[in-house]
Amino acid sequence: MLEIKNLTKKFNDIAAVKDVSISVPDGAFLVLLGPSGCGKTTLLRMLAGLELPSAGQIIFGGQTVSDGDKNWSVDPAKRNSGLVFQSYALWPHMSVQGNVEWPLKVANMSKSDRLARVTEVLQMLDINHLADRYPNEISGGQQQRVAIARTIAPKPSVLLFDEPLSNLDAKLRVEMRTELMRLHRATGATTVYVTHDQIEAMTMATHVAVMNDGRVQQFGTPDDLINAPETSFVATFVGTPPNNMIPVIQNGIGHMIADKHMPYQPPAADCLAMFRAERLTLADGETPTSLPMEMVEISPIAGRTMITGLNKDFRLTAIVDNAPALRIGDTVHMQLPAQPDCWFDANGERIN
Ligand SMILES: Nc1ncnc2c1ncn2[C@@H]1O[C@H](COP(=O)(O)OP(=O)(O)OP(=O)(O)O)[C@@H](O)[C@H]1O
Repeated sequence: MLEIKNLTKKFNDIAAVKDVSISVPDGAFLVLLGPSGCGKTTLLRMLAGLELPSAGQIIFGGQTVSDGDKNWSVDPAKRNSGLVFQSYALWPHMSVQGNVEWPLKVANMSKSDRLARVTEVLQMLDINHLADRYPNEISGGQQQRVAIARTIAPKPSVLLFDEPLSNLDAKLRVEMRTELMRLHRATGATTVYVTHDQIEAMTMATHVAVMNDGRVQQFGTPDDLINAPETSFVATFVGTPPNNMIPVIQNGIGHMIADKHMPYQPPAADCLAMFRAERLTLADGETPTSLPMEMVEISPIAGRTMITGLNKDFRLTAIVDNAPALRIGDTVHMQLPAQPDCWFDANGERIN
């Protein structure tokens, strides 16, 4: 079990991580997902032992490895975890073989055991043919594989990844995603993976912590986040395309969306209504629940068409069958369904 209890990290008076509590079982693949600056790297660095928490505890397999309340932390090298960075940070003067062997040497493993383990790990990552090359003689994708091989060689029980795929091109990213999942199954190591890419999170994770402004907004499985978002932030950060979120304002006896009275009955005076893109359609003309929008994007998606419209207040995205011929700048009437998928209060908390 990996437990994070009431973890806080302050840099002077800036709180980068605020009272985070998460637990995952051994062998989980936990993704820390959130926009730039939300505190995910700081949280990962605390797990690696590179930052001391200001408060709270980190517990690996029942053993406390960091205690911010007691100002105490186990050395990074002694906490049985391995960290893979965005930049590969390989030793340029060592061959691939030498780079992967190096942490085993540091751990005083015998020469024959080292060679056996290096061969095993290079095979696992399908880079055994590169063993004698130097880092400047291999591609970026291959360097990332070597960096991963070097990290898993000592068999850490916790593997930590900080945006490891962000320097790779789109095709390689997708390939490496599959590779990392295979590796996760093969090693069984509890994995914590930082990314701002929600597709990566949704495909790889067993558990996801969505972070914003230092706090965990929601912790759950990818299905939980898609099917039952607890905040408007999660609802608009996760999913492809993200959900539509529209302010519904009380006005006299009725409710208005973008200056138009609509027959919705929100559970509170001013709310946010969430509509999934696949529930929006295009109307031929104005209806009681349609909104005129300027069409700003249109693209094919898995045999259907994704259309994004803009008005002065917000964007709406619809995924429709049989889209009419449209040009950028055309006015489209986006038809909202009779009921939203769910409601959030003005602070973004889910109401029902
Ligand atoms: N050593 C530091 N000193 C002062 N402030 C810091 C330090 N490290 C991080 N911060 C601040 O803490 C906040 C969280 O940063 P962090 O790097 O953890 O975010 P992140 O979600 O990983 O962002 P990114 O995806 O851009 O790397 C930011 O406001 C950042 O400026």
